[in-house]
Amino acid sequence: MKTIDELLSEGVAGKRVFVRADLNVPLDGTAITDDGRIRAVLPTVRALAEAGARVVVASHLGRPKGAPDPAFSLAPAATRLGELLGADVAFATDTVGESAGATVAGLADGQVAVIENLRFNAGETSKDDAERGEFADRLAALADVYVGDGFGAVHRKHASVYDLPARLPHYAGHLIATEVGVLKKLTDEVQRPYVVALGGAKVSDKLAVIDELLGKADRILIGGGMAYTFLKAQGHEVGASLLQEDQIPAVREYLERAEKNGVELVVPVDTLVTAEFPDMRAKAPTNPTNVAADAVPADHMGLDIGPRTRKLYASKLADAATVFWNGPMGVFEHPDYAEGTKAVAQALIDSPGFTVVGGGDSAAAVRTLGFDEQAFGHISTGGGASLEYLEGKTLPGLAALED
Ligand SMILES: Nc1ncnc2c1ncn2[C@@H]1O[C@H](COP(=O)(O)OP(=O)(O)O)[C@@H](O)[C@H]1O
Ligand SMILES: O=C(OP(=O)(O)O)[C@H](O)COP(=O)(O)O
Repeated sequence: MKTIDELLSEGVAGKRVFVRADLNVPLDGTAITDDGRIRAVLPTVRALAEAGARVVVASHLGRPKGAPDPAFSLAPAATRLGELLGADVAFATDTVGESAGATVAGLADGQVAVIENLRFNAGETSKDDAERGEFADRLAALADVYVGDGFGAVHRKHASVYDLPARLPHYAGHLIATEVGVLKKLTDEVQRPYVVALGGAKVSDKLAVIDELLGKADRILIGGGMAYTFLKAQGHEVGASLLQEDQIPAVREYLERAEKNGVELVVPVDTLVTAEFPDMRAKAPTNPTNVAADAVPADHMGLDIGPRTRKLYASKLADAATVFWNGPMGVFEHPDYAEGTKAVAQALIDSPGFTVVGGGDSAAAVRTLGFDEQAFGHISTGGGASLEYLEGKTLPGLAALED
């Protein structure tokens, strides 16, 4: 894999460099609640701009449905990138249309532009190779060189991640190089006990990785939205909680295999429940109830692990030599459901081992809940991406950067 250092030594002055970043930041309306992913790509963008490149930064944000949707505009991220760079950043209001063409054509050497959310075009995420290829062709027309630095999206076989680098000279940016360097340690020389904590809301993505992790980790702690599919698989009712019905048989098989292979697959013993999903803007108190994991009322939903589970998980992390954690334990954005995530973050800090936190929201949780980033071994910008890397899978966005 060629890195950006090689590109810089070859010289980039005057060249249009397409930087595929992951600027998928959490938003409250148009306000960015955590800019970690924007900061993470600064070394690459800065180095290119200082070397005189015309830098075209592109990313997805959220999961719009293949058409423009103002709620998912990258405009706030472009503004923040400009503030962090201390320079004007141009913004194109489309991806491969007139605005993008004119914006890129108007760049002077050393200037930076951001184009609108790549997922506003259906070609970005299409499963059809030809449709993706067509979009990649149009993106390729915007640049002379490709730099892959959106680590959080390298597990996606998407046009800008997988098809575009095949069409341009391609290099890995600083962030991808750093992320891969750290995660490689967890695959090559993992110290045991190796504990993986999983939570979050992308339930189907993350249930799928447990299959492989059962052969690698010594303990897997389950929280967040996926916990309820486990509880249901054990025969408990989960009310209105998140549930991935079609994966119940797979989860039953995971539980059996874990038992047979001596892997501890630990599920919550209690959970905080409420009748209605809270208003995330007002954040008014909701008075959640703590119930045993087998006693979720039919009209309630579980939004965090309970206090007994917090203690249990802290004890399971206390002697870990290696920890990988992806996915908040609860709806941490609301103070009533943040304690589970706080307890796991604190347990990582207290653990003597090497600790990695991965995922856009998990990293944001650690920072917005007031923890010191330096207290963790590594905070990765990718959740699904790092999990799939740890599974040993070939990631499309990394494979595409190979020579
Ligand atoms: N029990 C739950 N029910 C619904 N959503 C949850 C639950 N627990 C956590 N979440 C949500 O999961 C989201 C983060 O999930 P995800 O995107 O999978 O994590 P990451 O970005 O770290 O990979 C957060 O916004 C949080 O509110
Ligand atoms: O937020 C992301 O992944 P993560 O939640 O696994 O960290 C990435 O930006 C990828 O987004 P996607 O899961 O919508 O493809």
